[in-house]
Amino acid sequence: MGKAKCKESQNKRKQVRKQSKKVIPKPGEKGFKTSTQLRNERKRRAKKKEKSGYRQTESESVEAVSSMNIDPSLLYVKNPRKAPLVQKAVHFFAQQNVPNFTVFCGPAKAWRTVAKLAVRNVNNELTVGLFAPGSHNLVAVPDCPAHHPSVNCTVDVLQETARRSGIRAFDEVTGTGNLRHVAINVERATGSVQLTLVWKFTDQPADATTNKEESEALDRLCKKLIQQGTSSKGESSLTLHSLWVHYNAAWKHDNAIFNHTGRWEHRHGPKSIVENLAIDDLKIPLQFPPNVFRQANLDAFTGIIRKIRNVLQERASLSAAPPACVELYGGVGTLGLHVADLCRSLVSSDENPHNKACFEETVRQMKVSDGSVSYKSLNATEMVNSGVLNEADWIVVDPPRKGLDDVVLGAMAEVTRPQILVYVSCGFDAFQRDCKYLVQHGQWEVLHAEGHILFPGSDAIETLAFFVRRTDDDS
Ligand SMILES: C[S@@+](CC[C@H](N)C(=O)[O-])C[C@H]1O[C@@H](n2cnc3c(N)ncnc32)[C@H](O)[C@@H]1O
Repeated sequence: MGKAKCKESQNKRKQVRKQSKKVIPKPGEKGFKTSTQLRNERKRRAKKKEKSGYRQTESESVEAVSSMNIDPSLLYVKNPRKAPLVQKAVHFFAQQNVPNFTVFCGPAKAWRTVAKLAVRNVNNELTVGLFAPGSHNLVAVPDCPAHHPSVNCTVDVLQETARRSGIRAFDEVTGTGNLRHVAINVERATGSVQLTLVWKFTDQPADATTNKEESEALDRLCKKLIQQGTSSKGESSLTLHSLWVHYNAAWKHDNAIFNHTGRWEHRHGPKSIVENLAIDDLKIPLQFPPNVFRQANLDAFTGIIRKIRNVLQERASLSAAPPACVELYGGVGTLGLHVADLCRSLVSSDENPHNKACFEETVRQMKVSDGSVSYKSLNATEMVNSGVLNEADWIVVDPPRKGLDDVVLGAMAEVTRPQILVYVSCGFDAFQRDCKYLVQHGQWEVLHAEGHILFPGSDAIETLAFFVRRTDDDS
């Protein structure tokens, strides 16, 4: 981002801070308002905005670009802070009187180290690309500037090799063809790639001959990719960390790239990419096989983890006893493990059964063997129903875009023991809903919030919010 534009958004942030400072005089000062008065004012302002048609939902903004065949990850790349959801977040926190809402943005190029791309026929040629938002129009993305260079090289090599090997791209109208998606994850330290071919496969006995031909084609493709990806002669631009196949038998109208009933086959190389985030002097080797969630911009996400650690470190230093922490929607423990040393206990959890082994391997390598750190393969509702929130001093949540599950949100509002709730959100509309609910129905207030643009150029914002127990008694 140019200096002038950076200055412009700094000024805007200053203005927002100034405005929010203006409307919250201290008790006893002229114009002081109680929480209830402020809340009612917020409601009135929100209603007015709604009437004036300001609100743009995520789906509306998606619809607006679906008809254009442009790379959706580059829509706002000239000024990522201009993305509608970023603007909406700034506006929301100003309305909520949350001061100092800052939006952080890292480099706009080469940040994507996790890419899931579709494979379809375009002009009768197998093509690897992205669907334009809200559609199944494939947009080829050669040399995408958002992609880590290793992703672009892999797309080139794979596309060429698959074409030459006579691999058929999946056709969602007829349900024919095999290669439907590819997942490319980059090991940041070496630039080598963990490549997963998502292969349509039917195991109907009637298809036995077809199956044999198709699996031979797959074997040929894998063999060629391994040859190219491990060649020491520098002939290929592909450096392979590992190769996996995910068999997805789902029929035409299924948008999920990985199918939870689909089979995973490990063909080559180490099973997991190991990522160490440079946070303090912690040594936390996170394990990422392709069947677990991994942040697409781990460099920028590290800034979020660092902030969580700083705030919780300060809280821990103020509390009489080390706290007990519960993590929901925890993935492989990406957030929780980075605060485990500040706690008496950490119970992390996630619904994806593949995470548990990753979490436990990291803990084994961290040499934590006293049982204070544990993992439950349960969804967030099951965790809440097990009563675990009543034993927690800190709660850390990082739900998918749809936000907190209803039962979880209801329980969060009612539970009385936890003193801090750390909420990381990748879906701003859902966060807005959850935040309003927690503030209105629970005893929570927002201590601090900040935005992180993890996908510069896309219409997205990652929100980090710290909720603490309300201390005023006038609500
Ligand atoms: C945005 S990811 C965050 C994971 C982790 N914090 C990280 O940064 O790697 C959301 C996680 O929620 C999990 N998830 C989705 N729905 C869930 C549910 N209802 N209950 C528990 N986990 C869920 C997914 O498997 C995924 O690992």
